[in-house]
Amino acid sequence: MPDAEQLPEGWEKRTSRSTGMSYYLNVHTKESQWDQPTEPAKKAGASSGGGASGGGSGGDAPDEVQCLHLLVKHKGSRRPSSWREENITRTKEEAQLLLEVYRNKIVQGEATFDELARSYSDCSSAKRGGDLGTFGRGQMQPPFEKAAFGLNVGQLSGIVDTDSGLHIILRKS
Ligand SMILES: O=C(CCc1ccccc1)N[C@H](Cc1nc2ccccc2[nH]1)C(=O)O
Repeated sequence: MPDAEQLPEGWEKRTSRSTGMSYYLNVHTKESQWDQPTEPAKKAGASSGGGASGGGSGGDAPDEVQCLHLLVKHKGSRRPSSWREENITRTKEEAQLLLEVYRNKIVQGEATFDELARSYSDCSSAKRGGDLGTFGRGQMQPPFEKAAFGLNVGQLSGIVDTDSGLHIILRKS
């Protein structure tokens, strides 16, 4: 039985300061995720075909992806306003806590991504369950692109920080 703390190469276990929850940090890309990793951490810029891949088709490196996202803006967001709230005043830390609650509900099967995005996402895509459609490289803000293209189909990201706010991303294809 492998040591419960033994993680695949490139991962470190951390504890969230705001919630005390454990999460996992990819030491190469500095991206984080709540789910315990079972595969070696992707290296920055490496195509996902380099190592064995979990749910993907043997390590896809797609030209385009289709994703849903749930955005929680904060007072430091590029445009601290949305269809939900004309003037968004929550702090970034409050946004992080909210998004952790939403993500846990999805992971626990207590709510669907679609339901929570429609109710709580601060992006206009909320009306479509957070569906951004299909996009290629160079179309989204770099942290969002890196996270989206680093996901396997069906995988849910950790919390992604862009100038727009904090996001979780679900890759659909
Ligand atoms: O830029 C948009 C529209 C995005 C969109 C793309 C495709 C279909 C539907 C919406 N909305 C921004 C918030 C926002 N910032 C983002 C950054 C990356 C991805 C999605 C994002 N959404 C805002 O409302 O401030």
